[in-house]
Formats: sequence, C-alpha cells, structure tokens
Amino acid sequence: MSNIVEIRDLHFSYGQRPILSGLHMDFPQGKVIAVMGGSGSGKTTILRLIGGQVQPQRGSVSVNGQTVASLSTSGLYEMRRRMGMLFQHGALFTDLSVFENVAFPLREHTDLPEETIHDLVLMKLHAVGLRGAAQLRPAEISGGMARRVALARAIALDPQLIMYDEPFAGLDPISMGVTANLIRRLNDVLGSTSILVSHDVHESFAIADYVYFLSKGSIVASGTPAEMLASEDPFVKQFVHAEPDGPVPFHYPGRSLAEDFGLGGGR
Ligand SMILES: Nc1ncnc2c1ncn2[C@@H]1O[C@H](COP(=O)(O)OP(=O)(O)OP(=O)(O)O)[C@@H](O)[C@H]1O
Repeated sequence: MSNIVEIRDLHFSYGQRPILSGLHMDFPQGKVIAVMGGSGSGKTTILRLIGGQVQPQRGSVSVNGQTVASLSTSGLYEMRRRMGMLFQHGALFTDLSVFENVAFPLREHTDLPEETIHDLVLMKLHAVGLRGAAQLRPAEISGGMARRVALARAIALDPQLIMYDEPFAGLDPISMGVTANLIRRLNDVLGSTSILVSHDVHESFAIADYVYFLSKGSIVASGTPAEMLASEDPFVKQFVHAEPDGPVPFHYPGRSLAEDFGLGGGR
C-alpha cells in the first residue's frame, strides 16, 4: 500500500522553541488517520508542515513522493490544489451564500464554465445533505450545518488528501456523529486519504483506521483504535479514558503546597 504522506525523522522549532522531535509517520492511500494529543502538543503544526506553510529544521515531509520543502512556489501551489483543508472552527465567508462558499475554490482554482460549477456545487452540497440550503447565508444556518458546508467546500476540488483540524470542536453530540460519518464516507467515496487532528476520542476512534498519539512533540503511541483502547501505556490510558491525572499532570508545575501555604518545614 503506498503512502500519500510520509514524515521521516522530523524536527521542528518555532525560533528557539522545540515543538516536534524525531517524528516518523505514514499516511497510507485510502485511510483515515487520526493524530491525537492534548492542547499545544503540535498537532496543527504537523498539518502546517504537510501543507508546506512551515519547513522542518531536520528530516522531511513528502507528499506523493515529493519532498515538500524542496518544492518551488508553483510546485507548492499545485500540491495544495490537490489538498482539502478544514480549518479549526472552519469559518465560512459570512457575506457569501452557502452556494458561493462551496463554489469559491472552484472559481479560484479552475476555469470551469458556470453550469459545471453549478452542478458540482450542488453535488457537493447534496453529499453533505444541504442541497436545499444552497441559497441561505451562513448566519441563517446552525453551527453543525456550517461545519458541513465547510466540509463541502474542503472537498470541492475532489482532493487526494483532506486534512481536518478539530472538525468536532464546538458541535453538539448529534452533529459530531454526523460530521464523523461524513468524514469517513467522503474519504471512501472520493478515494482520498484523510488526516484527522482531534482530541475527541469517541468520534475519532469510530472512523479512524489508525491513530497516532502525540505528547510534547513526540509520538508516544500508535495503532488501530482497538489496539489503543486495549493499550496499557499510561499516557494512552489517561487520554482514552479521560483521567484527570496521570503522565499529564493536573497541576501546573510550581512550588509545593507546603511552601505556598507556609506549612511544615517551609519558610
Ligand atoms: N506561529 C507560532 N509561533 C510560535 N509558536 C507557535 C506558533 N504556532 C504555534 N506555536 C506553539 O507551538 C505549540 C504547538 O502548537 P500547535 O497549534 O501545533 O498545537 P496543537 O496540538 O494543534 O494544539 P491545539 O489542540 O491547542 O490547537 C504550541 O505551544 C503553540 O503555542
């Protein structure tokens, strides 16, 4: 099975601050791969490295066998054209209709005639169950519907790779389930590969083929959802079972209780 994206011995820092170290990850064709971890663990940074928005200091990211950091500006543009991206809080253009939001990437990246754009947009909206909402404005639809419009927009160009950054954030449980099922279904219908950045265990495990757990910029565990559920790794257990304390401590590091309250032998 070929990998659409490969990450090899990747190290990345923002200035002097190390964010990712020694990452090795595979994203095989046709799969949904979840990248999970707590806030600030570097998940979004991985998506930015794959999209070529930032470059690693060491190691490499390759997409379709091409090293992203070595692409020219036009090569990068060409690569991104084959990627769909659902950004965190996937904002829609508020002054455009639902239809125009989905048409936007088609108008931006293709010279297709208006009738073709019309049909493609309605097909994408149909796929997310919102063909009937085409003429509404973002302010007239619910948060869950807006996320589905953003999804339709992300797949407008039939991307080979779709990256989702926290697609479940802020959704009610029903909309979460609907969004998760759509992510899986669209991946399979389009024959794409999906990378799902999330900290929502339930929804991610329901649709992912493979899961990477990231902590402090390193992969601490990886495997199928079933393997992760059965894992004895303390970090995975804490994350999967939402335990408040474990390898990720509840308390921000600081002075001891005794010191702060002037108890015992403290000053
Ligand atoms: N442009 C930037 N310059 C400097 N530091 C940054 C920049 N972007 C992100 N960081 C820092 O890099 C670390 C990793 O950020 P990243 O957004 O990749 O984490 P994340 O796992 O996606 O977190 P979250 O789930 O909260 O979005 C964080 O500590 C963040 O503060």
